[in-house]
Amino acid sequence: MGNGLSDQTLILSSLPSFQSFHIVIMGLDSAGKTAVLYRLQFNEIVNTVPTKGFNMEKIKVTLGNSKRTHCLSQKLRNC
Ligand SMILES: Nc1nc2c(ncn2[C@@H]2O[C@H](COP(=O)(O)OP(=O)(O)OP(=O)(O)O)[C@@H](O)[C@H]2O)c(=O)[nH]1
Ligand SMILES: [Mg+2]
Repeated sequence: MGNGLSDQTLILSSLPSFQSFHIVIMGLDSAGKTAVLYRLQFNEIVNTVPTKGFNMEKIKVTLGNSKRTHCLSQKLRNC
């Protein structure tokens, strides 16, 4: 899951920019939730361990038809 999010880029692109959202990622154990979170934050594939409790991060991205959106798309696509 962590490396296969390219289809979700369209959903992200349709959100209004300059707004704050709380997004909850839910899934089965070892589904890749933490991998997704840190890929979006650091644009890197990180080694993860099973999460006890939950992870919470503040991630700033610019959405819409901008250059940065293209960068976000690339983050999600280049796996
Ligand atoms: N091949 C592959 N492995 C992935 C992908 N996403 C995550 N993984 C691996 O799957 C394992 C579990 O990923 P996590 O991100 O820790 O999963 P999680 O959903 O946070 O798991 P819990 O915290 O236990 O609920 C790790 O070894 C990741 O490296 C993916 O897209 N492809
Ligand atoms: Mg986790």
